[in-house]
Amino acid sequence: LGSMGSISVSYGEDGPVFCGLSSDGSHLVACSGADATVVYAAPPRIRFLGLTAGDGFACGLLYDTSQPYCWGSNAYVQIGVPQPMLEGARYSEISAGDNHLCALRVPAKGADSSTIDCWGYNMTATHDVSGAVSTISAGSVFNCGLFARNRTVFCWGDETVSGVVELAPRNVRFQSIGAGGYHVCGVLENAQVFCWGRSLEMQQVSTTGAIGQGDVSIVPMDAMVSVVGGRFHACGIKSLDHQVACWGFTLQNSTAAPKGLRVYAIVAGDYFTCGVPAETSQKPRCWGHTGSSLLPMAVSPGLCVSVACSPGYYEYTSNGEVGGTKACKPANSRLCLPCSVGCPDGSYESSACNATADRVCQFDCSKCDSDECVSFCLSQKQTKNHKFIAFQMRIFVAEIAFAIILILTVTIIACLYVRHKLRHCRCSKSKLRMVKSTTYSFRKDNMKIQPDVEDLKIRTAQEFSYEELEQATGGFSEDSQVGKGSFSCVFKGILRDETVVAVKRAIKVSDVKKSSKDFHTELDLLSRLNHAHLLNLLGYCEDGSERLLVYEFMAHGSLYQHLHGKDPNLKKQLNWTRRVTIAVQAARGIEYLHGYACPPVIHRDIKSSNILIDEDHNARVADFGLSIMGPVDSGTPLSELPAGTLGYLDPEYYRLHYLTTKSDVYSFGVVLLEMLSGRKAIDMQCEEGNIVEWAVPLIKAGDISSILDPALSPPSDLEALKKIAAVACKCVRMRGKDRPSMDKVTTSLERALALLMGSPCMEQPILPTEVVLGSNRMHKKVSQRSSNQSCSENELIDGDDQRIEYRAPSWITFPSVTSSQRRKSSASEADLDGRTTTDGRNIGSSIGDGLRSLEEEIGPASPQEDLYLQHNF
Ligand SMILES: Nc1ncnc2c1ncn2[C@@H]1O[C@H](COP(=O)(O)OP(=O)(O)OP(=O)(O)O)[C@@H](O)[C@H]1O
Repeated sequence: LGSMGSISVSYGEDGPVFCGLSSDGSHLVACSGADATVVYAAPPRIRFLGLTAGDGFACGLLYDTSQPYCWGSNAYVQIGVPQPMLEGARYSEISAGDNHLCALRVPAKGADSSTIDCWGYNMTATHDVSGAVSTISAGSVFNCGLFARNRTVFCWGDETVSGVVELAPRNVRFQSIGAGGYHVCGVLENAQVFCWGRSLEMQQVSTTGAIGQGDVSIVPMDAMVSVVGGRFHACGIKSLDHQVACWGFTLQNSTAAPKGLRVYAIVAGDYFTCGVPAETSQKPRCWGHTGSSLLPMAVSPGLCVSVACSPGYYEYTSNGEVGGTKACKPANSRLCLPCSVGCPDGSYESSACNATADRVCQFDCSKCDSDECVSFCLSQKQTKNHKFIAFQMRIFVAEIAFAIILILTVTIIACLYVRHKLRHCRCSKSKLRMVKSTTYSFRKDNMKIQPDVEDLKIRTAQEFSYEELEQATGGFSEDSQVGKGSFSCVFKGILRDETVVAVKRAIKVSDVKKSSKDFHTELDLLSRLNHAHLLNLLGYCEDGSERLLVYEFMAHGSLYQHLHGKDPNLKKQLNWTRRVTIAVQAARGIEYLHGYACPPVIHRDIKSSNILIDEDHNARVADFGLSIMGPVDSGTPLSELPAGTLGYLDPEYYRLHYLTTKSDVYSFGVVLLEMLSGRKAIDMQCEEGNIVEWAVPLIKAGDISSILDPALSPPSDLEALKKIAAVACKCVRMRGKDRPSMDKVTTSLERALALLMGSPCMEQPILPTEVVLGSNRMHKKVSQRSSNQSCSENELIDGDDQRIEYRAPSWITFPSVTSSQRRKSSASEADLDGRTTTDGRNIGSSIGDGLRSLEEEIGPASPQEDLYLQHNF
């Protein structure tokens, strides 16, 4: 019923169906409602310019051909384009009654007449009307038109029930009209509504139980922007507030229009009305005898036209804002809605209706005296609050996002930094310094002895000129020579700043390249190490074929010189306490190399001639020419010949080429036996030349007295020395994994020293030069000490000796045969008093028998070993 619009309602026995054009401007139709034949027959992909509907059917004006197209189950209106259809006929508007459809042809240019074609029950005909018709509107069985020029109305059709044809007002001008079942309503030029015809026959009233005034001609006095006719009622949109007003008949239990609902467009059916709310959702609300419902589809609130909006209309945009999204496609079409007229009582017009927006009314919220004002002010407040909350939310979200980004960035940077640090784990100078200061305070706390600042200095190797060292050593004179090694001579020197130093000068060899490499190995290694019981490197000189290393001068020479030198007084000076103290200090130095140096170091040449004694009788481990840097974790034997000094050489390493920290432990065990017995590691003057072979059986037999150095009178209580002997026995076990690790050796020796010093239950002695530098296990060491104060548990614990097992990785260059060859036996070390010491080769030739027995004992390691042994003796 009524005129063509963007929405329509069909009615009938099967119930109402709402159809609407999509809100996105696509001109596609969707339907929703009770009559399935209408809902499902709606063509989903056909575009329409406008819609209308009747009893059980709906029609649309095709976008492409401008001809009507219908769908539904009415017996008089068929699905498809109504027939007969004049080929090429184009229509500007369509309008459906109960069982018929009429369409207004697009007028020929300049024509002052119009043609209207109708199809359906008793209506199929073509009507020529003199004068241009702007719009048509169909009732149940009649039609009306509005002349474009004088805005007067004319009607035609079945007169018997309605009488609208005869009652149609002459000379009354209408802005728009809307026909219903048996009535027509029109909006006059003054926006008042005028209706004529009947609502329904009185007979129908009694049978349907309808209520109401029964006369649609009794209309509200409100100004309206548009009006539609239902089958038995009419509704209009009020100019003032766009709310809906309905009149005529309604059924009992019908739902009224939602209170306060503002709409852009309405459409009416059989006791049933729907409106497109003036909201951005644009989902239609329906009410009437089927109840109130919200349809799940967004529809367009009006028809799109390709001409400019006429005065009294404004262009609608889909989000309702000026410059908002256009509601029509193509872009040159637009949706025009009628302007509201006037403002509610108590409000004023803050802006007038213009081409792009309806007029805006506002209330003075400071003096509200109507419900409308209160609701307006409340909504204004809510809008403001919403805007404020939305603004706050945006700031909050931005802050959260910023915080997350910041946290992520910091975390990533921290992770990268930690990763970088872990990857580049090096013993940096700063780290050493840090440990140094920690150590310093540790010593201070104990207050046993004030820290020796010189010991704590981190020395970096300084480069000396050859001339300077030559001058310091009196031109490397014989008088200044204090020792001789297998490939170097050691001279005492005094630098320009009065510092007393030891200058180690490499004996010139033909293979300069090789000797230079060894020189750099030692130089590099010594620069990295720093411990109170390691000999400090002060500097170096590399000049042509000359290779010189400058060390701190050790006033009391080597342990070897004390134990095995020709001066018996020197041997006696080294009483038991001093010997054990030196053992503990040397053990600490080696322990540092194994467990605290970074990377760890295996010395490979621990022997009494490499344990030097400073003027305070503190021990320093020296000579790192053979040392290698770890971590050494390979389980495979080294491919090259082992290096070291016979008598001290770990048999497992020698025979199987397995190098671990336990090789140093073995050598140190030999040194312990040397200190206890005063015998050389290999002494061919004796029946049993090898100290291990001689001493271990006696110690195991409990005959400790028979191995003690006869130069010293035995202590009153042998317990401490017994313990040291037991440690020595464990150190020289054949299998490396059966030997204790150096930290366990150190702990056992410390306990033995405490015992020797006559106070078995006292705190373990803190030795004068106890400084551990570059240690990352410093705290462990400290806590060990404090937790191990019980003197009852003074046995060496074997349990987990395998904690640190380093094996030489393939990338470490192991000393070659040549460098092994240059090692000599400990016998060649008797060089203390005599710079006139025995020459290694001479000794080697005189002790061939003893060597053979030793050779048998440890077994051959490789084809080159003969050469190796021969050379070293
Ligand atoms: N810094 C020093 N202060 C005092 N004397 C030293 C110093 N360094 C070495 N000596 C003396 O010089 C001797 C020779 O030392 P060097 O390190 O050259 O050879 P080695 O270790 O005895 O033998 P090899 O090189 O065959 O292992 C030492 O035994 C020691 O008596």
